[in-house]
Amino acid sequence: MTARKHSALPKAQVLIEALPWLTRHNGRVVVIKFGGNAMVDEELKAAFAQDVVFLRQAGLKPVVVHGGGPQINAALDRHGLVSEFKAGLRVTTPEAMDVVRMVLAGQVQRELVGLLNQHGPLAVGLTGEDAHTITAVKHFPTIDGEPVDIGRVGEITAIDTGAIEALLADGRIPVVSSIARAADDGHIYNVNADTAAAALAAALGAETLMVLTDVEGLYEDWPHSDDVISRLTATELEKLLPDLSSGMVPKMRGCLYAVRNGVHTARVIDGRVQHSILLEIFTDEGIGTMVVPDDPRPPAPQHTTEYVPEQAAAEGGVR
Ligand SMILES: Nc1ncnc2c1ncn2[C@@H]1O[C@H](COP(=O)(O)OP(=O)(O)O)[C@@H](O)[C@H]1O
Ligand SMILES: CC(=O)N[C@@H](CCC(=O)OP(=O)(O)O)C(=O)O
Repeated sequence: MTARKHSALPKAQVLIEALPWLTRHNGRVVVIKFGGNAMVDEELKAAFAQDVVFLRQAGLKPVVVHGGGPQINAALDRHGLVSEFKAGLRVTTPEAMDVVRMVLAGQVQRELVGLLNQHGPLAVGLTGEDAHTITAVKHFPTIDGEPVDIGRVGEITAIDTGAIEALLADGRIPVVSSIARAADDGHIYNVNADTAAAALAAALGAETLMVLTDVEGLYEDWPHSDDVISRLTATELEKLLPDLSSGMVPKMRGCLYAVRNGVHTARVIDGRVQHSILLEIFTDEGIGTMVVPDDPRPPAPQHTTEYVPEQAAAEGGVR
């Protein structure tokens, strides 16, 4: 008797193809930064939530760090406050900080938690203020050689992964808003979400930092061509950093910081492509830009990471 041909066989083939990736990533932390510009489409947001839940059910430990630049711009506008950026960072007055916190923690984070929890009691939202997850001091970016006051913008000085690790151990998906508590002055600080994601990925000893954005990856000669750099080492990226502009600067600095501090790969991928996370993790055809360390296997990080801004800056790291 000949074996019956089952029409669903190709599905089994797809699942089996994912087996080496599932094995490689099993139990590993993956930090996923969901950018404000990739977050404006309802279908994409739902697909994002499915991907993250898929990773969790497949045995990985996803941690979501979210942005919300466009949503903050809209809210500031409604409050009659202007949006101004210096050195790629939002000039954040105390009034603007109230709006930033309200939008990130009260709107964007809640929405992502809601989408993820449509699949079960999985996601728990927190901000960097909670359990000292992110600590910062006031940041003075250097513009034309001078330190400039841009208000309540923080430079990360320490990460405490305790709360996130407890949530991961409990099978939850932490969803983190990029707001920091102050090390010294009792304020709260606005932190760029790419920077926060990179710092968390390093402190958690993540396998991968995945930054979703609204372009295909790092373009070689932006804005003149759309050739994407598919893979580069930390040293190659470091050489490119001075030539980068606008939103790519914190992303690529974050990727460099991550791979120089124990993360095995850092990727910038197109959040406009449905299921881009699954394509990137479970297939050979990576779809964006992947940054790898010069030395492929750096040491694992500590539970609480002292964040050294001078060192990070010297490495072209997180501001
Ligand atoms: N070399 C480059 N490759 C790709 N995008 C670049 C490059 N340099 C600057 N950009 C700009 O960076 C933007 C992504 O950053 P940003 O707008 O901050 O995204 P997000 O909201 O996802 O954090 C792109 O839309 C593009 O305009
Ligand atoms: C200091 C600073 O600039 N903070 C950012 C935080 C949100 C963010 O980074 O959102 P995206 O990832 O969508 O850009 C801001 O206020 O816009």
